Parts: sequence; structure tokens; C-alpha cells
Amino acid sequence: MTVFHRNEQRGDLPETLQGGVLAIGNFDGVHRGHQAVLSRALEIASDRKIPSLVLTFEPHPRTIFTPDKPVFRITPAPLKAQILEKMGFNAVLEYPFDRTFAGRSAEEFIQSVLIDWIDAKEIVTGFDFHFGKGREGGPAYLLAAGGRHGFGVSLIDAFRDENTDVISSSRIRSLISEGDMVETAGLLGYRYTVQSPVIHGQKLGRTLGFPTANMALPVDVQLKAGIYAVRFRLEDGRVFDGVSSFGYRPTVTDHGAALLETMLFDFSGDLYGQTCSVSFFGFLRPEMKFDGLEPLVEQMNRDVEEARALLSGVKPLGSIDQAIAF
Ligand SMILES: Cc1cc2nc3c(=O)[nH]c(=O)nc-3n(C[C@H](O)[C@H](O)[C@H](O)COP(=O)(O)O)c2cc1C
Ligand SMILES: Nc1ncnc2c1ncn2[C@@H]1O[C@H](COP(=O)(O)OP(=O)(O)O)[C@@H](O)[C@H]1O
Repeated sequence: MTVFHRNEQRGDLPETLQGGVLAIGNFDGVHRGHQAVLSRALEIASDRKIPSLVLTFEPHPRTIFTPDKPVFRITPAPLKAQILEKMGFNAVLEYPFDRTFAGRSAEEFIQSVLIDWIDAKEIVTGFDFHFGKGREGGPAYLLAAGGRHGFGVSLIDAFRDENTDVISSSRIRSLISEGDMVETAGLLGYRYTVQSPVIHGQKLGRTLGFPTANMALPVDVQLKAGIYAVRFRLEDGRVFDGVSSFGYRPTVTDHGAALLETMLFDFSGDLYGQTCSVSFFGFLRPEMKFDGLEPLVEQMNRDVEEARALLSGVKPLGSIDQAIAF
């Protein structure tokens, strides 16, 4: 089996990965609509026995065009790479995106990236993908370029959910900001997941009988503050059920940045420094300000019971969910 290749800085592309099928897009969230595009690329790769690659852009182009409004990334690059690897791709190419790159013509992009660097034989993308200076390159342009350069082009139509709404990253971002983890999972095809190193907190949790693994999430994350039923994955792959609190902890502090704190069930050990992931299965309640630690602890005990009950019956939604949250 070949090792998954993550190319973060337009480094040399191994020859074994040239001449493949290339899915192009930002794919933030790798949601079910993205998965339709990506599955088509995997099918072509398997039929033609050529490598399968994904070309994406880092940072997210919108961060370059509107720097004062950083995009809330559903899947930061490392998690996206993991999901693509689990799906069966051979490589992800995270192309450094800046204004100079954005200012290149569509033809320059095709020649220097798709032909000279990757030697792509097949391109798969969504029906609305545009590229090159001022978005001059669209589906028709890409089809014509394929004719000239000799690569195949597959354009995948917008994927709709059961209610015939188009699945989009922005719709999912707003569901996450409302704490709607069930609907979010339905559109992603897997449970919303964050990854971060476990950091030191105030060491109060253990004295309350609730040790919590603390994580700082990227500032752009717009997860609703509150208490969630979760599954927690350690670096070694072990997974524990747990309950998380995300927010500002008004009972003990009333300032500072939002923190994600997770109490793992049936676990004891040291987690500091490990990069762990938390997958969200359900929203239990908003964060509240209690009059002292005693009522807080009583409520935390009820949260634990509720989370245990919610998690007792959960099943993987598919292979991506199985790989990251189970
Ligand atoms: C299940 C759970 C629910 C929580 N709910 C609240 C809450 O509603 N309000 C609040 O101020 N803090 C809440 N917290 C945060 C606690 O105040 C925090 O875990 C405690 O202060 C320990 O902090 P430390 O990890 O820095 O030692 C919750 C924590 C957990 C694990
Ligand atoms: N069941 C558990 N759930 C969460 N963390 C645990 C658990 N058992 C042990 N730990 C360890 O204890 C630490 C949390 O203890 P705590 O007193 O809350 O300290 P901190 O304030 O640094 O988070 C975690 O980071 C982890 O290393």
C-alpha cells in the first residue's frame, strides 16, 4: 500500500502521483455534496487505474479576499487531509493561496498547475467551480481546455438533501453556530469533529470530581456555547464517550477565551500535550451561571447521565464517521 501524500507547500510531486485524476475545490467540511464529487474522482481512478488526488487551497481563498472576516473552517487542513485519506485518496495538494496566485489567468493556472506540476489526466469538480483572475475560468472553459490539453473533465451537479435543499458549507456553519449537531451530522455524513492539543487548566476540575481535558479551539470556530454529548479520540486511536462544555464558564470565570472541556467516561490517565479529537453527537443545554460550585456539580452529574443515555444507542453514519468518531 502506498503512503498518503500530503503536499502542503507545492513541494515536488512524486512521479507515481502524476498522471492521475484530480478533484478540485475547497471542500470545507468534506460534506455529502463534496463527497459526491470526490467519490466520482475515486471511481474514475479505480476504473482507469491511475492515482487519485485532491487539489485544495490554503488558506481558504475567502480569508485572502476578506482578511477582516476569517472563514470559520469546518475542517481545518489537517482534519480534511485525514478524511480524504480515509476516503481512499492517494494525495491532497494544499496549494498556497495568495493574491498573486489569485491574479493568474485561467490558462496560466491550467498550464502551470494542472499540466506542468500534476500532469492531470482527468479533472473532477463541482458544477460551479470557477478559477483564474476574476473567476474567468468556469465549467465551459475547463471543458474546452480539456479538449486542447487532452484531459477528461467531469462536472458534478449540486447535491441535494432529502428536502431538496442544496448542501453547502455555509448552511452547515450556521447549523454549528446554533448547536444543531444532529442536522449538522446529517449534512456532513459524519459527526462534527474538532482537533486540538490538550492544555493545562486551573486544576479545579479534579477537585470537583470532574477532571476535564481542556482544548483551545481556533478563534474562527463558531460553535454554540453549551454542553454536548461527545466521543473523544486519543492519539493512539482509543475512543471514549464523554461530556463537553464549550464556552466561557461564567460560574468560575467571567472573562477570557472560549474553552472546550471534556470529561471522559471510564478513563483515567494523563492527556496533556496529546492532540485529541472531539466528535459532537448532541446538544444538551446552554451554558449557565450557577450560584456557587455545589449547584454546578449537581447539574454536571445530570449532564453526565444525559450524555451517557444519548450515546448508548449511537451508530456510525457511514465509513467516514466510523473512521473518525468510533
Ligand atoms: C459537563 C460540564 C458542564 C459544565 N457546565 C457549566 C456551566 O453551565 N456553567 C459554567 O460556568 N461552567 C460549566 N462547566 C465548566 C466548569 O466550571 C469547569 O469544568 C470547572 O470550573 C473546572 O475547570 P478546570 O478544568 O479549569 O479545572 C461545565 C463543565 C462540564 C464538564
Ligand atoms: N476521565 C478524565 N477525563 C478528562 N481528563 C482526565 C480524566 N482522567 C484523567 N484526566 C487528566 O486530567 C486532566 C484534567 O484535570 P483537571 O483537574 O480538570 O485539570 P485542568 O484544569 O488542567 O484541565 C486532563 O487533562 C487529563 O490529563
